[in-house]
Amino acid sequence: MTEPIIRFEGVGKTFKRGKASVRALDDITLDIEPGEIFAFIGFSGAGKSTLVRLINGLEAPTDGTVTVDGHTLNRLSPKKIREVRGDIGMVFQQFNLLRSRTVYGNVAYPLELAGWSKRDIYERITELLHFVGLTERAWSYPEELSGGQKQRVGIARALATKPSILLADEATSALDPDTTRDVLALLRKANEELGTTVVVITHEMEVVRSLADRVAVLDAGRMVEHGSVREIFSAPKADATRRIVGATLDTQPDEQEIDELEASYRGRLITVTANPGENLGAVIGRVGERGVGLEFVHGGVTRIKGDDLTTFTLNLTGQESDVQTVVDELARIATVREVA
Ligand SMILES: Nc1ncnc2c1ncn2[C@@H]1O[C@H](COP(=O)(O)OP(=O)(O)OP(=O)(O)O)[C@@H](O)[C@H]1O
Repeated sequence: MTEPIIRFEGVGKTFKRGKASVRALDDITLDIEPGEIFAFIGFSGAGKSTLVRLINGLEAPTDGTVTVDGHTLNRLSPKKIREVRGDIGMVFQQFNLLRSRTVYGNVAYPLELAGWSKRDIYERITELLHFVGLTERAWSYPEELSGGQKQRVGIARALATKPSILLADEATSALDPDTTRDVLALLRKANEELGTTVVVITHEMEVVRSLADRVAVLDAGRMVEHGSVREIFSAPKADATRRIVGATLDTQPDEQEIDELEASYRGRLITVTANPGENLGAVIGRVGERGVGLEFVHGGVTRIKGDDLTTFTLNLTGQESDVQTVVDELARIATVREVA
């Protein structure tokens, strides 16, 4: 077993404002493994920014411990915390580029701070600009770049000192959907080609769907659910997750659609999500032989990191025992949930 690269153990954070206090995070326990792409998702105020500040040591937890790269941050001196922070590249929503510096100058900045020689900086920047596809724009200023190009510069700067962790805080929230796709592809490339662990903080399920391996859902400071992106998409349990997933995917009926389905259909309503690699069609094709009627009443197919996720809501009619036989057959190759 490899050691987790980031570990939260019983982490809580309370902010005090005069006599009032806000519990921004509560009882977070979680391991993030080296080389994975991990997403934190939640609505506004869920505690996402606080979590970022705990990972990069800008805030200390009120309870529990945060360990990064084997170093427990609450026990370190400010100097040592700065060293650990050097192993974390940060990517921001508003890019945070220096307006007075060119693309080259922006990417050079962290290397200058780290004391690299001019020659080494030149070689590293040549590599980085090639990696992010901005070789031609080395001498442009931020104001001459599109939002997507600015974020590419942000990513090149974040990767400059070869950190093992890339922490992307709402990195695509200011970008349009096409540009978002490009930036997500670049984060994936950093993960695949450089082995960088990527931690993304987002309120957009679309980012989670196309980028992450695992996801944790934050709601009012608590981690209400976590697991593989596929698990969370196919069977969201917590209310907050259902709302977030429902806003992105139309393959699962939301509350209003469930009411409409129940009013319109008299059979047994189930939602089935095929297990990876299984073909629902084979079972569904035999349903008629069992004397059971079947209608597709909701659902569709979406893709998660290149894999199909197939979810359909079915209205099954016929003898109760025959319907049960069909449900049992489906349950062998799919997650089956009653619609109720
Ligand atoms: N420095 C602070 N002082 C007092 N309260 C704070 C502080 N920082 C955050 N909070 C509170 O902690 C809670 C979580 O805030 P946080 O910014 O972490 O949420 P978020 O999920 O990042 O939200 P958003 O997406 O809107 O940025 C909120 O209730 C917020 O008001």
